[in-house]
Amino acid sequence: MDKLTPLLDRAPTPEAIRQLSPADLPRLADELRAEVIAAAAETGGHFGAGMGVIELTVALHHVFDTPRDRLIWDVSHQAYPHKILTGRRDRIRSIRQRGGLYGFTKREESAYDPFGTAHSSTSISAALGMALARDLTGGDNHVIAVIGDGAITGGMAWEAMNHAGSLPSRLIVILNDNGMSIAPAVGALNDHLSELRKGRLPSVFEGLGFRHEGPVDGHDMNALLAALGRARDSEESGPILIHVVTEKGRGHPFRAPDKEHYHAVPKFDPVTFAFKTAKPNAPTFTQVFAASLIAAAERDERLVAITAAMPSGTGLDIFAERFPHRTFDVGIAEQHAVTLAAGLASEGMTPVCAIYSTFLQRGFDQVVHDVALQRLPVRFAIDRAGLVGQDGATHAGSFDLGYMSMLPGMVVMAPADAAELRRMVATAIAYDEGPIAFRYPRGEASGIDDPQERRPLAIGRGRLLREGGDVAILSLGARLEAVMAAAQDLAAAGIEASVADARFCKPLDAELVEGLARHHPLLVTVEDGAVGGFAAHVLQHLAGRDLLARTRFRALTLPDRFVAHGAPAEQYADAGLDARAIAAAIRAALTV
Ligand SMILES: Cc1ncc(C[n+]2csc(CCOP(=O)(O)OP(=O)(O)O)c2C)c(N)n1
Ligand SMILES: CC(=O)[C@@H](O)[C@H](O)COP(=O)(O)O
Ligand SMILES: [Mg+2]
Repeated sequence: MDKLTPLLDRAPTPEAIRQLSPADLPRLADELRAEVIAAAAETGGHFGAGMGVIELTVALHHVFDTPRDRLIWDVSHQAYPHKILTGRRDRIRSIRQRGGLYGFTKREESAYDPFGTAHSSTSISAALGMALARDLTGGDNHVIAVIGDGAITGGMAWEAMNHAGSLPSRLIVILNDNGMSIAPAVGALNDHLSELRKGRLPSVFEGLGFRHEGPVDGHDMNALLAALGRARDSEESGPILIHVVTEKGRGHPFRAPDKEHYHAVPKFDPVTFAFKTAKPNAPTFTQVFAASLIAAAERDERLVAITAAMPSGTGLDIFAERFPHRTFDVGIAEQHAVTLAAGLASEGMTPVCAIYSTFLQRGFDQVVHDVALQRLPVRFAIDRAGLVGQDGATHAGSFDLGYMSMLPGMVVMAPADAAELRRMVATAIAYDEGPIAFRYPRGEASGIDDPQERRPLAIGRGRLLREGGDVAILSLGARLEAVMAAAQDLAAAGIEASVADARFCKPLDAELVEGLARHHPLLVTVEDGAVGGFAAHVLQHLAGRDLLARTRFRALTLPDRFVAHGAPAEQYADAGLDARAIAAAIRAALTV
């Protein structure tokens, strides 16, 4: 490997890169691109975005005095080349694995990561905060935010530009325009950027008080060095935006074209470049959701589906193939997605807002103020609930049970398997008395499935799956499989467990919960959500009926800390929520 990357070996840090002559930098970029490909073959992960900013990454570290000059990558899924150039090359093959480098920038990981990002559109706000701190403390360093054309569709970016454009603070924003979000970029801003790429000015950024440079060819090293150098050396106050045009996935080694420009890739063979994908055992929860939604939309012509820039991740790309005019991709705009759904519901439509749990956090006030307060029947399909694996803590869907179930009038369901998800989709579509949510995890949906079974569930009714007198386990959501395995394990040790699937976090099945409490010496709740979710509701319900004197209680939730990245099985073991840990916790409780 070393012989193939002589410059990269000589210049493993930004300090050394700055010693290289500009004439050497295109070669360094080529070596860096080869290194990103070689590492990705071993690890998989976010790929296309980094491949598109290879030259930009080299140029930034050459021109600016990082880490003294602050460099913030928006989302930072494109930061693998940055990690390689900032002293983490020796660990790049550990990325996204347990104990390895994080898949996004992280303050604890490196001084070259001055701000952690992963949820999009935060970079300009954070950079402006750093620029103001610099000005207030008499500093003279540069602050640079690199934001993609997808990320800049997020409302926060505009709030930050609105603020920055009115200030004299020096701030450099680099708009990395590759015409792509995860899917092709959407919206009027994308149309405007197309015009700017053709050199048709004035730009909306100038109207907001930014100096504007570009478009600059983001793969032309000399052009990049010149533009960045001018921004660095300029004496002018206020913010500047440099519009850099790049190609997502530039230089990828794969044969077939990919509609998402290899946004994320599995591991692949470094010689043939064939992907190493495991054969699926079952459809994913996302696929089950999409198929169920299509079936529902065939019957309800008012059903419309909304995604905030995640059509493939939420399965709405499949829905859009069947119902293109009833699918809305609003860009990275979760807040707008929620209130848009509220507006649609207020006119009698049947809106389904499909958003990852972690990203719906962005739209929380909209869920409260625009949906719940008005009791509007918006259906929330909350994907990626629970631990998500390699994307780690920034992407974990830990909090939705808490933040949705605390809202008056909100119905919250969690399916244990594919069959349950089908019925919950049907339940949500049939329910029009107010808002309703169902939350389901990343990955394959286990369980015996009957694709024709689409009967809606009775609201607030769970199910008893197994009876035993020593302990009752009340499970919510997809940990049920681990719970059943734990119950079997306990049975082998002579401990008989009742197991129930609550199905609803809200409203609770009072009869079921109370019955379990009355008839078992120990009641254990299990959920793949944070403290303050399902268990809190069960506990409050039992306390209110003085039933805690009838049973002892244990809550198995995610721990009160952020769970590190790794394979989902490793994460659930770490969180104490795999079958072994559940059985162990019950045994321990019974021996107290
Ligand atoms: C708030 C939020 N919503 C959704 C996402 C998921 N997401 C990650 S990258 C991405 C696309 C970003 O596009 P762009 O900024 O243009 O970067 P590119 O991948 O094109 O380099 C999306 C939608 C996210 N990270 N944060
Ligand atoms: C960078 C980002 O936020 C997305 O690409 C995210 O990693 C997608 O996650 P899934 O792989 O679960 O769709
Ligand atoms: Mg883009």
